[in-house]
Amino acid sequence: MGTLVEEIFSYKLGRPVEQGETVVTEVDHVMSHDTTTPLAMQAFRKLSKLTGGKVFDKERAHLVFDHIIPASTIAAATLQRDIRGFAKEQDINILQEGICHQVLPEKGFVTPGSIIVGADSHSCSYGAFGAFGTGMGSTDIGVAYATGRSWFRVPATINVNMTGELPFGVFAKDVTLEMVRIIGVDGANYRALEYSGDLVESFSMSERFTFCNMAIEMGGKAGIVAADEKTVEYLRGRTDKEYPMISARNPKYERVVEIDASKLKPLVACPPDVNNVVPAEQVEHVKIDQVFLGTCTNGRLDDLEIAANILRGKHIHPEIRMVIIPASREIYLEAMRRGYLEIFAQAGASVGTPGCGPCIGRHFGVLAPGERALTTMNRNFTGRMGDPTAEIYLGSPATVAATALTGHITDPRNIL
Ligand SMILES: CC(C)[C@H](C(=O)O)[C@@H](O)C(=O)O
Ligand code: SF4
Repeated sequence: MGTLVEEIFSYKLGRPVEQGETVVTEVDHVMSHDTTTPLAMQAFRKLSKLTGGKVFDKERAHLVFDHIIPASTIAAATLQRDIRGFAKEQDINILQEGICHQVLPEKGFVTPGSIIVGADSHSCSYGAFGAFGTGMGSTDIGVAYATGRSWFRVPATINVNMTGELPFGVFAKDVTLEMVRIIGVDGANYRALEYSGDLVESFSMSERFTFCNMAIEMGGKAGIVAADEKTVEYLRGRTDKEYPMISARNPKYERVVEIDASKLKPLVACPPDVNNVVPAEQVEHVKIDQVFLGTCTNGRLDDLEIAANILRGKHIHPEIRMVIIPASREIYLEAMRRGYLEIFAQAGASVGTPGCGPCIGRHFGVLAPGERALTTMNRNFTGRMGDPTAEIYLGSPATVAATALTGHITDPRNIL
């Protein structure tokens, strides 16, 4: 009996588990990427005398190249060379086809009821599939690579109940920004966010992904939705694994947050905090130098489709740059088949190789001093995309595409 997270841990441990307990348990999958693997490798190697020097299971240990791919500096290339050496030694296949959080679900690794730890803070995204996913430091991940186990203090849960129909021009990203506005950037510290309600049920896997992904922007340990027929449908053909359909049973939530989406307008998070959220129409005067559509938050097919519908047959404003990066190769290929990539190229956008792109300011669209970007990212922290005096605004794919056409922040309802 308990919250979705308590039920997952109870299932895993084969006994009732309650929030606040510290438990050690097997994990289903472990992940690190090109930026975090080097430190995880160090921790792993320190343990090798105890563990025999091999990862716990090479089919469940995942090394992803996504943050700076292809490498943009000699330092990045050197680290990637070292990781390739580690992968060869461990006989692990490096996943090099998009952002870790997008690729793991696509490969069918993220199943309901599973526990997945990743050396990346947005590992909470796996909650979209009814899994307990959480980010950990590289040392903990190194230990998990060696032992297949990890420790957890089972978090208390905040229930976010989303209801109402989305008004015209309002998308899952806007609902997510409204949630961060209400809860605040530390309002869910070490809590799980369990999402429920008619709206959550009506959302696609991709839309669920967006608000699970941003649980960490409120300090959340996990963001999770109970698996349903949409989850099963997504996983069909991606995995043969049998998985439990777990849901909350008589849960005791620490807090319930109600969001009625029917009252929302398109929203924008202004720098430098994700909860600095205002209606897009209030900041339409802000001139933008670069827009970026992509990332683990909003780089999926439905996001690209929204932008393609706005950009079709049009050209972006002459004083703006537009970067578009599909979150994975699977998405890239489908966007190509559907003609979206051609629409983007004709509109004057730069379309990049699947991966994180400029999300952490390392390549493919770094900002100059004083520049402003509007992006579909999850974070608008100072200095994240380049120079510390550059500013980052966050919005939905529709707001980003509308802004690309005008050169200043634009409420997409004026363009759609
Ligand atoms: C580089 C990595 C450690 C980082 C994270 O953990 O989130 C990055 O993915 C981010 O989004 O800021
Ligand atoms: S796309 Fe951005 S937020 Fe997502 S994992 Fe990459 S750097 Fe982090």
